[in-house]
Amino acid sequence: MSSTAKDYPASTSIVVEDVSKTFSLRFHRTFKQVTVAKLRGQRTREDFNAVDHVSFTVEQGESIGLMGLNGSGKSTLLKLVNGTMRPDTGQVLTRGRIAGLIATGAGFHPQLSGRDNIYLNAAVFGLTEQETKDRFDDIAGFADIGKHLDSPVGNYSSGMGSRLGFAIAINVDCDIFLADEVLAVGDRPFKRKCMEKMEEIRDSGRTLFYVSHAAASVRKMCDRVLVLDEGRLVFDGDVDEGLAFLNDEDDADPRKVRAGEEELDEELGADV
Ligand SMILES: Nc1ncnc2c1ncn2[C@@H]1O[C@H](COP(=O)(O)OP(=O)(O)OP(=O)(O)O)[C@@H](O)[C@H]1O
Repeated sequence: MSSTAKDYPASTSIVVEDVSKTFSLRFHRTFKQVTVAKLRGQRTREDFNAVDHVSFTVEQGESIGLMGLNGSGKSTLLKLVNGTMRPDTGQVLTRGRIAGLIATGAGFHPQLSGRDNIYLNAAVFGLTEQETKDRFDDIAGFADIGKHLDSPVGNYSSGMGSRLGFAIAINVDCDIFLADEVLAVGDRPFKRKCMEKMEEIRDSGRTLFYVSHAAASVRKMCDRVLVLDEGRLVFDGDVDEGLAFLNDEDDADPRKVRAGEEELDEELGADV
């Protein structure tokens, strides 16, 4: 029998219980290709576990760095936590309101201006029109996209979309803040601003879930690291041990470098 929130103390923020999510890898694009492949007895798709029997519990106020190679399942896990995706097996329990930036531009209406999207997006997060009005200057100020605020969001660069999305997310009252590679786009001053804001969020006692490939920012921001490898949770614990685990796992794999200190300059500048 699956548990309910009542089975956990009030200090528990997120419970992920034996969660799996399966996707299909399709080998052919057109109906004709699929038909021909089937007639030849070839496989047309392959299922794989993007998240594979993952379990962990997060206490309110913990700041978690979620790490792993490209495609290891981090974004999928975050989507399962914020409820935009449902697990195929297992369950996810969360306490309180969740905000954050998962996919750049997600939830934006491309034909509406940045200004209108602020109201729309904030409403989705549960803010009243008056609350959004009160916070509008903070949101626009943080996004700092100048006159583009009145252009359709569909014409924004990915950096601009991310600035606006992050600016809205940090102005929503939440108990759990999810940030998926917010630092991957955006220029250096904006990244620094985001880091400072996330530190503020962490220090205010909210639960922070931060996806990053950058060891330095995870070390600065987090008190616990989870590492995913092909959908499986292969490490859950201390930050330094988690970073060492990532580097030791396979030094020969060039992609591992992304999880190391080499990312530091690239992502945040040498002095962070
Ligand atoms: N909607 C989907 N349909 C099919 N496959 C998907 C879908 N979403 C993700 N995947 C696949 O699931 C796997 C995990 O993807 P995910 O985006 O969670 O990885 P990630 O660890 O966040 O990667 P990255 O570091 O590159 O952002 C990948 O192989 C990806 O191609």
